[in-house]
Amino acid sequence: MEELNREGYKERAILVGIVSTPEYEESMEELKELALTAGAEVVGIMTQKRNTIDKAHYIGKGKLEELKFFVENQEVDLVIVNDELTGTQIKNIEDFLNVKVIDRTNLILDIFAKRAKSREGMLQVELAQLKYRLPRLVGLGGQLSRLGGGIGTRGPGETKLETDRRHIKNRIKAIEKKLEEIERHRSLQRERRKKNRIPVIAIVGYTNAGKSTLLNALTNAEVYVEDKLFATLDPTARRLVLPSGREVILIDTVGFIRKLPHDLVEAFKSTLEEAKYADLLLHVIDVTSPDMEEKIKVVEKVLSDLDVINTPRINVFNKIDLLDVVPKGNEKEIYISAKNKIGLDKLLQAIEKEIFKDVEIVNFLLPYDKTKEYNYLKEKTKVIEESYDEKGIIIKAEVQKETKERFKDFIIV
Ligand SMILES: Nc1nc2c(ncn2[C@@H]2O[C@H](COP(=O)(O)OP(=O)(O)OP(=O)(O)O)[C@@H](O)[C@H]2O)c(=O)[nH]1
Ligand SMILES: [Mg+2]
Repeated sequence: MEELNREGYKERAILVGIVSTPEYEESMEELKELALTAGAEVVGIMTQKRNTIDKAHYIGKGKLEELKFFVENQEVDLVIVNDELTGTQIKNIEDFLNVKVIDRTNLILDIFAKRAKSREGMLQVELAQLKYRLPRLVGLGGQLSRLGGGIGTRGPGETKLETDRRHIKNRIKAIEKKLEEIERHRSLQRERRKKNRIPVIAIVGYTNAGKSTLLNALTNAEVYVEDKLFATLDPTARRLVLPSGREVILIDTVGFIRKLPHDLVEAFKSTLEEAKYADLLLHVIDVTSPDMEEKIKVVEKVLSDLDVINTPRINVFNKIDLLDVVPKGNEKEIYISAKNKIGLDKLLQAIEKEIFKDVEIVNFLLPYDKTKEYNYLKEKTKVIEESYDEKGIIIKAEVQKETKERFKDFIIV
C-alpha cells in the first residue's frame, strides 16, 4: 500500500551515511527500506568515506555543501542520517540546510509510533520517543515550529509530541507507572499458563524474516503480514495443537534490526519478556537475505541481552521457495517456506521432540486414601484424563522423569 502523509504527498528524502564498516552497504539498503516504510520517497543517497563522525555536522563541511546543493535542486523535504545524532548536530545541519534532519533512531521510532496499536505498545513507543527527545530538545525544537510535522515528529496514534522538558519528565514517570501495571497483569497471565502446564514457544528473528507468516501458517491465525519492516509490534499468542494432540502456545514477537535504538529495546523489554519465559525459541531466518549471517548475529546478541541465549532453540530457515538448492538441515535447523507451507511437518516434529523431551504420558492408579499424592499430581503435572474405579482414581498425566520415579508404585499399564 502506498502511504501518503497528511498533506497528501510523500516527503522527498535523501539518505546520508558514513562508510566505515564492511556491512555499510546492507545498512544503507536497510535505511532505505525503513524510509519507505515510514512513507518517504527516497530521491537520493549520499555517502562519505571517513573514520570518525564530525562532532558538529556528522559529515565534513565540503560534503555538507554538496548536500545543500542537492537539497535545493531536488526539493528535498527531509534528510535521513544513518547514525544516531546529538541535538546539536541536528540543529547545526538543519540550520545549514534549512530542511528537516532526522537520524536512523528517530526514523525507527517514527515507524513504531505509526504501527503501535495496543495500549501497551503505544505507551512503550511513546516512552522510547520521550527518552530520545529529552537530551535533544535543542535540536528537535526547530523541527516542530519551523519545519512542520511529518516523519520524525509523530507520536503513537498521532499524539502531539511534547517539547517542554518538565512535561516530558512528568510524562515519562506517568508512562513508566502505567507500564508497570500492565506488566503485573501480564505476569499473572504467565503464572496461570505455567500452572496449566501449557508450554510456550516464542517466534523470534530479524524484521521481515517471516515470523508472522509462520504463526499464521501453523495456527491459521490472521496476523498482519507485510513486506515492510516492523509489521508486528504486539506479541500475539495462539494455541497450536501438535501432531500428538498436545497443546502449546505460540507467540509472535517484534522483529529485531541492527542498531536497534537502545531506548526502544528497553521500552519493549516487557513485550520481549515473552521470549524470556518461553520453553522454546523458534529463530526465523530469511535465507534469501545476502547478509544472513550478520542478521543471525544481531538476533543472537539481543537474545543474549535478554538472557535467553540458553533457552532451547530451533533455527528455522524460511523462504526456501526462493532457493534453487535446499540444504537438508537437522533437528535444530529446519528449512521451510512459511508462505507455501513447505517443511512444516518436519518443524512440528522437531518442536514436539524438543518440548516434550523430558516428559512422558503415564497412567497412575491412586487408592482413595492417597490424597497427598493425588493433590501433587493435580497441581504439579498436566492431567490429561481422570476416571474413577472401585480401587481408586485412575489418572493419565504428562510427567517429568523424576515424578514418574517418585510415583512408580502407582503406575499401571
Ligand atoms: N517467498 C516467500 N516469502 C515469504 C515467506 N514467508 C514470509 N514471506 C514474506 O516475507 C514478508 C515478511 O513476512 P512477515 O511474516 O510479515 O515477517 P515478520 O518476520 O513477521 O516481520 P516483522 O513483523 O516486520 O518483524 C512478507 O512479504 C511475506 O509474505 C516464504 O516462505 N517465502
Ligand atoms: Mg511480524
